[in-house]
Amino acid sequence: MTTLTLPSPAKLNLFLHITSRRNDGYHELQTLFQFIDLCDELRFTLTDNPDISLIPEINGVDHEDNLIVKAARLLETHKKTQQGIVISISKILPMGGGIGGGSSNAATTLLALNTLWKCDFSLEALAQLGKQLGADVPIFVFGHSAFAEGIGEKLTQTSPKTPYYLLLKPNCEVPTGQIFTDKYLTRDTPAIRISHALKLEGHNDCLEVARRLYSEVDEAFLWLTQFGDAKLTGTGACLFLAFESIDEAKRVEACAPEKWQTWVCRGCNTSPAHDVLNQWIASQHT
Ligand SMILES: C[C@@](CO)(OP(=O)(O)O)[C@H](O)COP(=O)(O)OP(=O)(O)OC[C@H]1O[C@@H](n2ccc(N)nc2=O)[C@H](O)[C@@H]1O
Ligand SMILES: Nc1ncnc2c1ncn2[C@@H]1O[C@H](COP(=O)(O)OP(=O)(O)O)[C@@H](O)[C@H]1O
Repeated sequence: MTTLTLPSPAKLNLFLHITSRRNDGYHELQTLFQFIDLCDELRFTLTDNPDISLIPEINGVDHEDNLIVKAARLLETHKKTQQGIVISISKILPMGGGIGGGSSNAATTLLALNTLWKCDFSLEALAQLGKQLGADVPIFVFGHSAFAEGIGEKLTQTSPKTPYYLLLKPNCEVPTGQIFTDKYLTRDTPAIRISHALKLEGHNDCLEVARRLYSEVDEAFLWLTQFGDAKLTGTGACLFLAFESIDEAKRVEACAPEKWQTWVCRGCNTSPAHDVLNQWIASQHT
């Protein structure tokens, strides 16, 4: 029985500038993506029947709407084996948090099944395929921190600092579409050159809209701001603050009101999913 277990990491948007709105309603962005070592875990087991099963299903997400199942369906027609798959998930990442859990699960599934079903797509082709599942899927397939442009799919590899982060989840979920359709969203941040991406502090254009629509985000932002330059990731709801040491991050975490979920994690410039997959592939050849 062949089994492959992979982490499915979260990401942060270290900044997120909205530079314009396209005619199709999508927004042109400039954002700096970095992974963190906070991960779901997905276990893939090849089976002798052709079914795609998921254990357990995620509460509130129908089987065929689950991005894991959608990713598997995308690859199913390209598989070079008769085998099906049982996917077990251990879900840690909060949904609607702006840390990309659903997109990450989709990308981890694409990476795993591309190998197990011997589809042999290049990472570029896999990212192109994954784009139809969501604007954030390509960065997780790409697997390296990147400056992103377009709607988030034009990626240029980069290596920002890898501090510790205190990540905080206010008690609300923020739907991405709601932020992007808000009339108060500013969409005119001047475009920066890629050579400036690591030099500038940057901001998140979604922050003020998320704070105005969700009092929980506002309250959590004001709390975290006491300790430094708190930022929103994606369209929210999660906020984060960078620290040089894990002890400092844990000291602030210990002061956080109990009503909010918190994690201390580390920035990583290569995706933990790629790290583990590459080790697994190497072990198959020895
Ligand atoms: C903006 C980001 C930054 O990381 O926000 P988060 O979702 O992570 O918070 C992502 O790119 C989001 O990616 P994802 O969540 O996959 O978005 P999608 O499903 O493709 O789009 C959800 C909705 O957001 C809007 N949307 C999304 C991306 C974009 N560049 N412009 C948009 O206007 C569209 O209205 C779309 O219908
Ligand atoms: N495997 C999955 N994990 C999380 N969310 C999923 C998954 N499949 C589908 N979804 C849907 O995608 C939505 C966005 O989830 P997620 O990517 O975690 O949030 P965000 O884009 O804010 O980081 C969820 O509210 C859920 O309805």
